[in-house]
Amino acid sequence: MEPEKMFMSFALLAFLGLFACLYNALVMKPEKLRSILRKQGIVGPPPTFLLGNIKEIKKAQKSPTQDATITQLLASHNLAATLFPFFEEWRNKYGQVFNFSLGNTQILYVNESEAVREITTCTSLDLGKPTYQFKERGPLLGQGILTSNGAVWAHQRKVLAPQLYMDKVKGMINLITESAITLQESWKSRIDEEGGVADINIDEDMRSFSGDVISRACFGSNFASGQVIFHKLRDLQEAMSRKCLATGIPGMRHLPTKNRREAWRLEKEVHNLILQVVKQRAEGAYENDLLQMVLEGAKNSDLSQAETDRFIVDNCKNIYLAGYETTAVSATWLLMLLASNQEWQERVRAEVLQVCGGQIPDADMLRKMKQLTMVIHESLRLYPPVSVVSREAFKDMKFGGIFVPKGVNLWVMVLTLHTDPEVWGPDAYKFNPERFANGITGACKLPHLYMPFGVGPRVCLGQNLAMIELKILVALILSKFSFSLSSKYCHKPAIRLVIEPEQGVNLLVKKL
Ligand code: HEM
Repeated sequence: MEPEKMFMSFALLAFLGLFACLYNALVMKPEKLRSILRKQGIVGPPPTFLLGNIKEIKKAQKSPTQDATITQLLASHNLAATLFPFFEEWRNKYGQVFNFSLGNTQILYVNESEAVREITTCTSLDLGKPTYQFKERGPLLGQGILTSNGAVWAHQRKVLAPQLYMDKVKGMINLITESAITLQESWKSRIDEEGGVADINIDEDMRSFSGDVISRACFGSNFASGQVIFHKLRDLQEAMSRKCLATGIPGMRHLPTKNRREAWRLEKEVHNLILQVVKQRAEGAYENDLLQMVLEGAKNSDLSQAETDRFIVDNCKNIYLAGYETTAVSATWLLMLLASNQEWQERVRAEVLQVCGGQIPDADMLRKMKQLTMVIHESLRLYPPVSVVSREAFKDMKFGGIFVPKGVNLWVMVLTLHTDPEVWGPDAYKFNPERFANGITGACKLPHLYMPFGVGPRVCLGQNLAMIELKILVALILSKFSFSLSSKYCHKPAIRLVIEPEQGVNLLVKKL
């Protein structure tokens, strides 16, 4: 055969092969999964070609203009209806378990109690890859992020998890207190400068606090370098999600070239900075921080040098990504709720003053502050930063009588479960910390449905750290200041990487 003809035949074959692969991935496979679900009576909104149900989701997420007053808006915290109206509609139409599509990915939305219990507590390693909420958030900060790298995940659970328990890391309370005192001092000077009452946008302050704690916990005495690294990670996260158009179709995620270049530059900088700290560390003394645990983990493995570097960098990035924004936004919502519920603000302040008696809280005092714990639980119930717990079935499995074929993603909507009147009673949308007076089991009929930190084998590694951070921060703020909502505050929860106030939270703060 002539070379040109041969080339043409190869090209044609390659094209047909590619077409067949794409057709299978985009059309055949999703349809097969849908049909298996359909046979069990599980249906859902009809998907459009290639996009699935992305268009409906995007349309519904354009935040509505609000005419109601803040008082009216805060009388009922039905976030699920505001942020995910399409889920409410689909649930009413198709039931507690339904199927929808994000591009070619098949999602099984599960709201049925027994199936939720089985999914979240499943210990099978085949079921464990978190899938990202809505793909437009963009590819996160490189590989290995959010535990998609098996080695990083296993290491985090085995080695880092015990370190994140407070009794193991005694110094943790001190470092959190130092960060909270820095914030206290800056508010004091702002109040003096503004003549007794300061109108403070607290979002950045909460981020600084959370970033400060995580930099100290992770990088110990290399705290200053840690802060630079985490600032760059934040820029990287922003560069990655900014104007990132994703259709859900494989290969069709588009990040503008300028952003991509910026992301690459930042990624490289972060990588080098972390390894620079590691190098300094190798020459210096042993430290009791998370980086040290990561380094020990790397030393005890048989990874190559390049893999070791990747392992260290990914672990540090993971800690930042999982622990920074979540804690910051939880603190922001918590203060917003206390500002709009003066009675609870006073109740918790009275408890703080009585238990701590003007001292910096220690572990024992933190345990004793029951009202404070109740308020935090209630705030995380109504405003859970992570709204979906998701998993991917890596093999055919069965949950609560539902056969789930390999490749299907399971979504448990934390937000909906947290405010279901059937579970929490008729005041489910109201801020009422009293419901937690007898703990989580006393607060609702099915306690396994309360999951701000997830549940089961993939439960949040930093939940103890986060709870202590929130307790110390709020205790220190309440012991020095009183605050109410500023007229600048506009109640518009929005879904980004976490659920956050779209226009921030402004508080009027004065000294006690
Ligand atoms: C209020 C603050 C926080 C909230 C609401 C939160 C929530 C969550 C949730 C819902 C998950 C997923 C659980 C699942 O899929 O079942 C998670 C995972 C995780 N969190 Fe947190 N988190 C917080 C703070 C932190 C902090 C401070 C750290 C670390 C310093 C941290 C580290 C992690 C890690 C490493 C994972 C992945 C665990 C795994 O996949 O095995 N989190 N978190």
